[in-house]
Amino acid sequence: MAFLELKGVSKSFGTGKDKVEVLKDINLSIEEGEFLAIVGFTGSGKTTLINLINGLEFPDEGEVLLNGKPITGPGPDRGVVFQNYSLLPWLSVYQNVKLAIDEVYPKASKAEKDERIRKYVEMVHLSHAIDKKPTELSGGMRQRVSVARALAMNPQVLLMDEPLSALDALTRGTLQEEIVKIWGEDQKTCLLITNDVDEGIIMADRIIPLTPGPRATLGPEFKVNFARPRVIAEINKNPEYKHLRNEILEYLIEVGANRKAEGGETYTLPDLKPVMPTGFFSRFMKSKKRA
Ligand SMILES: Nc1ncnc2c1ncn2[C@@H]1O[C@H](COP(=O)(O)OP(=O)(O)OP(=O)(O)O)[C@@H](O)[C@H]1O
Repeated sequence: MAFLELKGVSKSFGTGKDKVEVLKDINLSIEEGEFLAIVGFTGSGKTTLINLINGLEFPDEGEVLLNGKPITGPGPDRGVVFQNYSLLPWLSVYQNVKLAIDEVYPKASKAEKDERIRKYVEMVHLSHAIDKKPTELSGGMRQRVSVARALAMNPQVLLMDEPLSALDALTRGTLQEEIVKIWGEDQKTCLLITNDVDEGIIMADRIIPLTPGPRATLGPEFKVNFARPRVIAEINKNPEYKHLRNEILEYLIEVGANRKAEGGETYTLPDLKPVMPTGFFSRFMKSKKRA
């Protein structure tokens, strides 16, 4: 039995002519301790997918199961890190993390809570800023607080909805490394939603693309077998890395082009800074013409 499972999940919003079929027949199995990345097109339904797992939305068809049991609402077994930090601005780092701990461990003593708060703030390297308010922190620091807060709740699954996309490249790279390190130490199951293929390759065990919406569904899985820790500067030189990126890119271009042909819409591709073997594009375009 898979740890987290989506079986035949479809989700629409609205009714009649305003109905939008966002997700269609999503089937997904995540093993305990696995790090999975879902790479999706803009507006394809990535957040809807996270909300279904978090229990903020419910499927019209199919089921979402955690440990074999249907998800009936949000719970402390799932910690979420959003793109926009979602910290309370009038509370300090300490108090923001404490809020989550009070919720999950209401009966813990003051000393136990204090120890837990400091442990997770330390884990994300923010001990020096523990009494600061979110407005006094950089974007990267705020996102670290969000990660600390989610982890302090000791969830079984860490759900991350484009957690790093608002950050500059350098901060993003550092936080990618830190999250993967914490994942290794804390043995969490992680689901990362991202629009950045490289981020998926650096962080995840498996990457699954979400096709463009409406009726977005999951594409084939791409296994990421590179040894950890994955250092971008080193892995960038690895031909297998380039091959994997190109395979994912090719798939995404193809589903984007097919969808455009069906509906006439143009889709913004997930964030790709491809390193192409010489002649890749011309070969790709020739193969498209032949098809
Ligand atoms: N509560 C809702 N009511 C109506 N429509 C909704 C609702 N939530 C999402 N949608 C629609 O579902 C589609 C997918 O939205 P969603 O936010 O899941 O996509 P996304 O991939 O996370 O987007 P982005 O790339 O912009 O972050 C959009 O067309 C959106 O307008």
